[in-house]
Amino acid sequence: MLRVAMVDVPHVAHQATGRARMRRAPKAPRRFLANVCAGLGGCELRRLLRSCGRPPRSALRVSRRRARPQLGRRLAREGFHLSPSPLSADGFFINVQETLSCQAPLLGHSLMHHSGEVYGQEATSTLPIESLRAVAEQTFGDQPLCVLDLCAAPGSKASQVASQLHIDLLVANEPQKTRAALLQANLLRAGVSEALILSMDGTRIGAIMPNAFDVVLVDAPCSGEGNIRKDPSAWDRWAHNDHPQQLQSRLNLQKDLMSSGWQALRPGGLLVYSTCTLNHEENERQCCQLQEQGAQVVRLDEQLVPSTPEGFLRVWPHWLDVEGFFVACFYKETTHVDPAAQMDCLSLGKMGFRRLKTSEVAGLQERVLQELHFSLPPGIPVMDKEEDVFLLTKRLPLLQKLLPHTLLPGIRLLSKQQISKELRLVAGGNLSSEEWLDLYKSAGGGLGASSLSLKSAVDAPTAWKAFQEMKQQRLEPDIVSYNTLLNAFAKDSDGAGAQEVFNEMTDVSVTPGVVSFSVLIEAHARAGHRKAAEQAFRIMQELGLQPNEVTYTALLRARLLSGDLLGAEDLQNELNVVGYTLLIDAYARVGNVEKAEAAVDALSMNAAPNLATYTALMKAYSRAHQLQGAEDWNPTQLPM
Ligand SMILES: C[S@@+](CC[C@H](N)C(=O)[O-])C[C@H]1O[C@@H](n2cnc3c(N)ncnc32)[C@H](O)[C@@H]1O
Repeated sequence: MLRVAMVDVPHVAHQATGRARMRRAPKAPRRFLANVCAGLGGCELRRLLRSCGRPPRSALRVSRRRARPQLGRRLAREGFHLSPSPLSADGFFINVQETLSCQAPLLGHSLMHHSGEVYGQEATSTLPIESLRAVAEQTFGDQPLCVLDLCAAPGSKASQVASQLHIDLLVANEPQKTRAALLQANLLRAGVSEALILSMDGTRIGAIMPNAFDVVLVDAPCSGEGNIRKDPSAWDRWAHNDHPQQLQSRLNLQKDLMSSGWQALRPGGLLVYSTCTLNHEENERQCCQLQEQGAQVVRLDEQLVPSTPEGFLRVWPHWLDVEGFFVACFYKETTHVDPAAQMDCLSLGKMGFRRLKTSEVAGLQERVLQELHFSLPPGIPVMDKEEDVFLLTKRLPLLQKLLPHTLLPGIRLLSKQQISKELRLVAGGNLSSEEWLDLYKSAGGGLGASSLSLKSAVDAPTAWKAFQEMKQQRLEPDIVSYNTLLNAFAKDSDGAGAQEVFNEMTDVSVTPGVVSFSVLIEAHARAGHRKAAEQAFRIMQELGLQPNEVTYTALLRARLLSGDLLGAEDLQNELNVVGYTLLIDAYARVGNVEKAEAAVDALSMNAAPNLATYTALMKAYSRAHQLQGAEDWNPTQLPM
């Protein structure tokens, strides 16, 4: 097995790293136990639950494209000690040495991360590509592959494909624009010049590009309960009443993504389906449906983990002290032809692209070599459009069909005659951590990544910490970052904290918008600061910003919580369902059935009351001892 540049990696025993510490085993909801763990015996179930209480194990993967000598030693110097992962030749667990005096270092802040030598990737997440590697070798031999990663952001598996497989085109798709920008930056950082980033609904790609790719990856959005160690709330959704509906819509999306991927796969190609969830519906059952479309299961290599009777890989967290994961691989018979729609071939010329002359390309190659010590891959079309010059890909016919959905038509080489930041990032070189970070940020990585960690922060202190880290990395927070942070303070009912964030926002000349004001008012309302909420509302109007339903609902909360029902009633015509429900609840508290009923009627004229609205109304009847009124409501009218 190849271990790139890692011969000097010191192995550190687990116990030395504080892993023995264990959280209490999480309490699994009954429905989860019955559905997911039905096949596990009592002893195994206990081991699973105990293992799910352990802290997650950080891991990284070494990039074969980027790794330079002495990587293990350099990582160790920064406090990252590695031990090999049993699941990937290039994977390692990170054992951070904790000291009393300093904070644990973060891999994301290290030069090795910025320069793409390593990618922070969980051990089990390397499994799909690791298992694909062996099958691809048998199926395609040395042939360079054309790979589609249908759900690619943030890019751990896409960059692993580029590191471990022989490719000449990697089409990586992510519908959310911020995540797509992050995906692009991560692939550039990993030195991948053969990638094309798409940003569209993956369920549509099969119809646009039928029978086109040698390999398709469907790393589907899923319930994520295999990640319980990272996200202790991952099982909670099984206890919620709306879980069946949520699960169903997830299943529909997964099924559509799989079908689209199957359609995009060429006969003789391989499709890999993976999730980080443990339930059968999202795993085995989805695979069954693909088999019904003619997919043949390829039994996955038993060397990494034992396969299921069907030939899939299912990793339980307690087996290897890792996160849970599922992987399946399918082969498309060479005789299988999808009723593929014939595609119109767009003409690059018509889209304003011009192919550079051989002499122009030679001049450009010379310049890139001199300035960046980087050789542009040979035989790849170089085209310009307006003031930009792009390196496209070898598979130009494929590219043409996808162009309308791409972030960029390829790697931008020049922008207004200057070497582009994207090319600098992909070319690598001897840069300082700051220089790397600047390039990464300008390619869409920095801010996108930080916004994501801000968004996923569970409370205000965590969001504040992520925000400060963002600034330490010299990323300038934008209005979205500030609004996300304000939101975290509002959720924590911390009006003073939200006001501080708001003040800083204006100090650094980020102009607050309607959302910022609405969230600030909400934070003051929840904190019981009526005066401050009213003042923010006034300032917003003075600035000419038009309050919306969310603003009025926040103000209503402030008035209600200060006991001003009359003031709250003034806002009645401006409210959304949440606002009306708050008002009805306030009427219920004082037993005013008449007004509560009138408010439900008024709401029904514009929007559908929800369960909370009716619950508030029932409360009004109950307070007023009008049981007949409650019985008159037909429960079948309630929204489900
Ligand atoms: C499990 S994550 C993918 C992780 C990624 N493969 C990696 O290894 O870094 C699933 C991704 O699917 C994306 N997604 C959600 N709906 C989608 C759709 N309709 N088409 C394609 N991707 C979708 C999500 O935004 C998310 O980024």
